[in-house]
Amino acid sequence: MSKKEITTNINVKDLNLWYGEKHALKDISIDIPEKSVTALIGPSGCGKSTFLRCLNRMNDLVKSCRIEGDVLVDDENIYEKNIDVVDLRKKVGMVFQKPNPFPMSIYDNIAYGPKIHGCPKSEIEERVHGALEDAALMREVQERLGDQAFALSGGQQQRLCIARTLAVKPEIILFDEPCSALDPISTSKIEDLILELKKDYTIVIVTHNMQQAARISDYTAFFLLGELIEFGKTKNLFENPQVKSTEDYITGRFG
Ligand SMILES: Nc1ncnc2c1ncn2[C@@H]1O[C@H](COP(=O)(O)OP(=O)(O)OP(=O)(O)O)[C@@H](O)[C@H]1O
Repeated sequence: MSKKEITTNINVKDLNLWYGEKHALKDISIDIPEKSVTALIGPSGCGKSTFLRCLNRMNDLVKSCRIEGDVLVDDENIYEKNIDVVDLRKKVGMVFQKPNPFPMSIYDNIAYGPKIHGCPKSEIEERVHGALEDAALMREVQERLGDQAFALSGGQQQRLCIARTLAVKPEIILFDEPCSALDPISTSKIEDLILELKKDYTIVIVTHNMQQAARISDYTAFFLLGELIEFGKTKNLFENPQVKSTEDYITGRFG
C-alpha cells in the first residue's frame, strides 16, 4: 500500500462464521478503504458472498448461521445488540446477482426506499430523478417512468436496482456479482458506473471475473476455503502476488 494515509471505514477483525457445522469464514481480518472499489475474488464456495453479506448482516436471515468477531462500520460494531438492522442496510446498500426490481413502476421502485425511510413527500421526486441520473439510467427511462420495471432490459433493470440503492443515500454499496446475468455491453455500462460511483461511495464487489476485478477495483482480496489469503492493491496482487495460491488462482491453475 502507498505511504499516503488510507482511510478505512469497514474494519473486520477475527471474523468467523459457521453454517451449522460448516466453518465458512475463518479468522478474517481486513480493513477496507473508503471511496474506492474492493474486489473479492476466489473459487466457487470460498466464502466471498458469505463475507459480503456479513457487512450488512444479510446472514441474519440464515437460521443455521453463527458469527463471531467484529465488523466495524464507521467504528461501530454492527453486530452489537442495539444496532438497528434497517438503518444499517440503509447505510450499507446491496445490489444482487440477478436484477430484482419490485413489481411496480420504474418511478415507484426508486421512490419506495425513501418513502419507507420517512423522506418528506416534497423531496421524493427529486430523490428519484437524482438516483436515476446517478445510475446513468435517466436518459433511457425519462419518458416512461410510469412503466412497469419488468419492461426494462436486464442491464437497465440492474441499473434501476442500483438507482434504488442510491435513492436511500447509502455510504457503502455491496455488489454481489452484479454483471453475471448481463451481456458484455450492459456489463461495461455497470463497470463504468461503478468507477463513477466510487468517487462518492465505498464499494465492495464479489466477482468471478478476474479481468473485471483488474479493470475496476483499487484493492483485491483473494479468498480460498473460507480464508482470506491475500489482500492489497489490485495492481500489486495481480502483478506480484505474495502467496503461491493467489498466483495459482490468478494464472488460472485452479478455480
Ligand atoms: N445458507 C447456507 N447454508 C449452508 N451453507 C451455506 C449457505 N450459504 C453458503 N453456504 C456454504 O458456505 C460456503 C461459502 O459459500 P459462499 O456462497 O459464500 O461462497 P462463494 O465464494 O460466494 O461462492 P460462489 O462463487 O459459488 O458464489 C460454501 O461451502 C457454501 O456451500
